[in-house]
Amino acid sequence: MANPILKIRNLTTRFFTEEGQVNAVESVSFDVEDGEIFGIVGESGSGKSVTALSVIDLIESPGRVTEGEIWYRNEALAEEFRGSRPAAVDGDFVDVRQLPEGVRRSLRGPSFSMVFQDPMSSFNPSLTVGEQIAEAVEVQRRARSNPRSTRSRTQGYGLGSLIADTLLPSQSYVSEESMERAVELLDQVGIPDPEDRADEYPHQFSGGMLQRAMIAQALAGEPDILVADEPTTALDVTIQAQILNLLRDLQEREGMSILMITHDLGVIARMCDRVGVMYAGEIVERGPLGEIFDAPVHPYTQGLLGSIPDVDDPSTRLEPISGNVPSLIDSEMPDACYFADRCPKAMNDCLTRIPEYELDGRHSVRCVLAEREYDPTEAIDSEVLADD
Ligand SMILES: Nc1ncnc2c1ncn2[C@@H]1O[C@H](COP(=O)(O)OP(=O)(O)OP(=O)(O)O)[C@@H](O)[C@H]1O
Ligand code: NI
Repeated sequence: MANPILKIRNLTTRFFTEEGQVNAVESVSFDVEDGEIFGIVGESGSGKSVTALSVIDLIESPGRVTEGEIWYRNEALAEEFRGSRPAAVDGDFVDVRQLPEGVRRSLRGPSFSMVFQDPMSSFNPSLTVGEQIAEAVEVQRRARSNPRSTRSRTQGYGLGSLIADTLLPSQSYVSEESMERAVELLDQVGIPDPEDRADEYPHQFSGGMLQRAMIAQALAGEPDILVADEPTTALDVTIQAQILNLLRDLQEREGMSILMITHDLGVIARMCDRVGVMYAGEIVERGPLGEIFDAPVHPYTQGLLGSIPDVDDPSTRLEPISGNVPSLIDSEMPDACYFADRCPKAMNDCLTRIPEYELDGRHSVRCVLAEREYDPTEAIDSEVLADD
């Protein structure tokens, strides 16, 4: 039964750069349900990572989430803010964007956690892997024993170096208990001889093993939602499959939800329950995996699927559909469907911004073909559009 843990509504993120305003994420909406893996797929530059970072509140200047809501189901927080910030509460949900900064920060770790493509950059090279995971455990323990004041000061998050820099400028001290938990976590993610490996430094780990360690660190806070941004892209195919299986096992065992970001339809096919397809900062089609793969409506989704010979092969990469990935600079974006200039079925109707059409409540699409058949007599010359 569908029970959302996260409801993203009209999330919009812009970067205010010297070249102009970049509309990286445009009015994106989706739910992540309890215990599911929701995938976001799209070509490079379509806004997947910025969506992930926006959800977990890690957008930095010159970027800003300018609009939208991030409803997170958490009874305790809803209770806490029902009186003081009624607009931020709806039933058991709180809109994370409307919570005080300190509270938002305290959600990193116990509520939201993240694994990235490059584990090396998220570990501090001068501390052992065990120490850094134990640190994440301690942050979590402190947060639990003192829910308010400590939580708002700590940086409980899957970034070992960040935690280390913040709490322990020069050396690490972690309790024996936290170290034991760290070893347990390393064991849980399938690292052999976890007790010995815990005393090693990041550079002594292989890429795959370090990726496992980063997952262990992200799990230290027992998060409700794990955001995984291209977690296997840097790894070779065999290791990729192992890490994906691990994430799946952990997701089932811990009952957490995963937001999986990838450009790889093979990963989506293998892992996800539901999927959102991104193009030019928008989710252009969203629905259950089977429906998106078997009955895609958006010509972009059809193109993506048509470009892969074998969806069971996780090494398959997206072949770009002919034409250019659009500029996301505000002044250069057309007042039309963003895909129209590459779309084989572009019609006169497409020369305006397209809303999200609901097909059956679970499947939605940003395309006029949701409502009507393609009519070749109304076709527009996409080349003309491209030159606009
Ligand atoms: N710090 C930044 N400053 C300016 N623009 C940015 C910044 N970060 C991202 N963008 C822009 O936002 C858009 C979306 O980028 P994003 O990283 O989300 O793409 P992506 O779908 O994750 O691509 P990839 O598959 O290559 O990781 C791009 O046009 C990118 O140039
Ligand atoms: Ni990305």
